[in-house]
Amino acid sequence: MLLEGKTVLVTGASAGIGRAVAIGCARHGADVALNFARDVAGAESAVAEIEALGRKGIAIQGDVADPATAKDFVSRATEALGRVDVFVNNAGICPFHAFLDMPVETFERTMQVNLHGAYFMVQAAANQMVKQGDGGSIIAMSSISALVGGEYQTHYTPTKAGLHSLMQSVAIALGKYGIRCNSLFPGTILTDINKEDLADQGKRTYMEGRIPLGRLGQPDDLVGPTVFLASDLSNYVTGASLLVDGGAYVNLQ
Ligand SMILES: NC(=O)C1=CN([C@@H]2O[C@H](COP(=O)(O)OP(=O)(O)OC[C@H]3O[C@@H](n4cnc5c(N)ncnc54)[C@H](O)[C@@H]3O)[C@@H](O)[C@H]2O)C=CC1
Ligand SMILES: C[C@H](O)[C@@H]1OC(=O)[C@H](O)[C@@H]1O
Repeated sequence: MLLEGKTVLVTGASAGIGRAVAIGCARHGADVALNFARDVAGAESAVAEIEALGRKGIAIQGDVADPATAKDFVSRATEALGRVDVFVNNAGICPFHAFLDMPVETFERTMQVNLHGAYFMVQAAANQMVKQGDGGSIIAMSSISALVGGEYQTHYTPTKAGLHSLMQSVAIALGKYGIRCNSLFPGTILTDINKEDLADQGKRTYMEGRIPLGRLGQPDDLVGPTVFLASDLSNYVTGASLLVDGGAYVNLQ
């Protein structure tokens, strides 16, 4: 069990990648605290799955865009589970929209959820790890979009590049405490975030055609890479990023 004895916190964990990662970490031996925004039923059923695996689970509601949520999540998770070994910053939104008429509120909300929220969450988790005194692992669910653009993602891709940049800087700031900070770069993973976008069969077929491994991703595809970065197997890995995209990024022609 790679995560035996570890406590993992995951934001945005009632659905999609966050949920798969939360349950996947429990499958590898961790106790898990989930942050969720609104989906009480999704969060409760994830906790039930974690408990069915014989691990402790707790769901804590909060909007990550509110800086106060960060301290609340970390302190309540620590109270319930005893400590924080791993923090996975996963919560995110991508409301597809054209650039020239991007509504100010869509731009600002995307920044606040994806980047500002991440900043304060990572800070709160890091402070708890520093207090514990024996290191930790922080993982950001960045994106292939940290490296490439998207016509309808002009508000979103800068948040993913920013998240990766944040991991690089905090890897330096927190290295002296033994806290490792890394980014995962998922490609296109089938979740609610892109359900509408990929309902366009032409776009879906085009996206599938770009992927050397021949399929779009599933949330469970992120479990192994997350467990690796969370576990002691990656003890000397910090400030790094890992594409989890079926090879899409390298496929120019
Ligand atoms: N699905 C994909 O193709 C890719 C997703 N990602 C990233 O992975 C992360 C997870 O996304 P998915 O699972 O795909 O989408 P999703 O829509 O299924 O999950 C996003 C989760 O974040 C939560 N969330 C949204 N706003 C929140 C807020 N203000 N406070 C707390 N929680 C909030 C949602 O409730 C949901 O549980 C996001 O950061 C996304 O940018 C990165 C690359 C590709
Ligand atoms: C929401 C998109 O489908 C998804 O999110 C990302 O970060 C990548 O751009 C994916 O295509």
